[in-house]
Amino acid sequence: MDHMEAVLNIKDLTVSFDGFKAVNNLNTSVKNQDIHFFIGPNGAGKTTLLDVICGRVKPFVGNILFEDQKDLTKLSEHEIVELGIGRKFQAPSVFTGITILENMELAVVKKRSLFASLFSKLTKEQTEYILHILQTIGLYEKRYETPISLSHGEKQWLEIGMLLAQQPKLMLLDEPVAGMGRKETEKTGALLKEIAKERSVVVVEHDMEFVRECASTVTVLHEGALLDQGKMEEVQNNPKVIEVYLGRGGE
Ligand SMILES: Nc1ncnc2c1ncn2[C@@H]1O[C@H](COP(=O)(O)OP(=O)(O)OP(=O)(O)O)[C@@H](O)[C@H]1O
Repeated sequence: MDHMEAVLNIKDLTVSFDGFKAVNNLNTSVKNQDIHFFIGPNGAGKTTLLDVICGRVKPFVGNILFEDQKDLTKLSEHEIVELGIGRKFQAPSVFTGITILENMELAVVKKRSLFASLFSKLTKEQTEYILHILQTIGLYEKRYETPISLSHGEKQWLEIGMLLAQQPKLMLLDEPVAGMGRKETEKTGALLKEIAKERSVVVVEHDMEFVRECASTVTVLHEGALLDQGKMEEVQNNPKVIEVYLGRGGE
């Protein structure tokens, strides 16, 4: 797939909760291998948009085309995962009673049942891929420890690693650096850049320094609608964006 091609095409999307439009006639697209951020004030509809992409919420109007063919709004959450769209939720999904390496092993075979995966042997490629991911997320040296010993940031990277284990084409992240210090945030930015070499990443985020560090494209949402879109350097100088978000302590 070409770098400039759209992995997601969002068309006339409206999400209504009892008549309240959480997403209001949104049209945008996410390019292949982009790190595409959605920002905006509280209640702008960012999380709702992720919910629609991953099939949790169905829109009132509109559709979302994945790789120009599959309409995600017509598919179940499970079918969307099968297509290669992975979402990291804020609730932790790591098992604390087993090692980091074992968590990764489970993640790689997640498509089968937990029971089956405990007794299955990984292929050489799977094992190599896991070790490669562990190096990418900086947890290779700690792979025989349990996740309990990890810092907050390291736990988040393990979660991202477990998502990577399923080789998604599109990764959705909701506030991945929440609760992290500056150093961990910077490392997360570098990690996302590494990840985006082979897939697209969509991020919902309030940490503007982080957005500046690693966004390729930024979409600003306000009251469910698109307020502006472009590079962060452009978007952050838009008076409307400053008025509704950045100037109001959005950072
Ligand atoms: N299931 C729901 N039922 C009713 N209203 C909802 C539901 N989910 C979200 N909303 C409303 O839709 C609006 C958009 O919410 P959403 O969580 O998408 O915003 P957000 O941009 O992610 O905000 P934040 O930055 O605070 O996470 C809010 O007003 C919210 O209260």
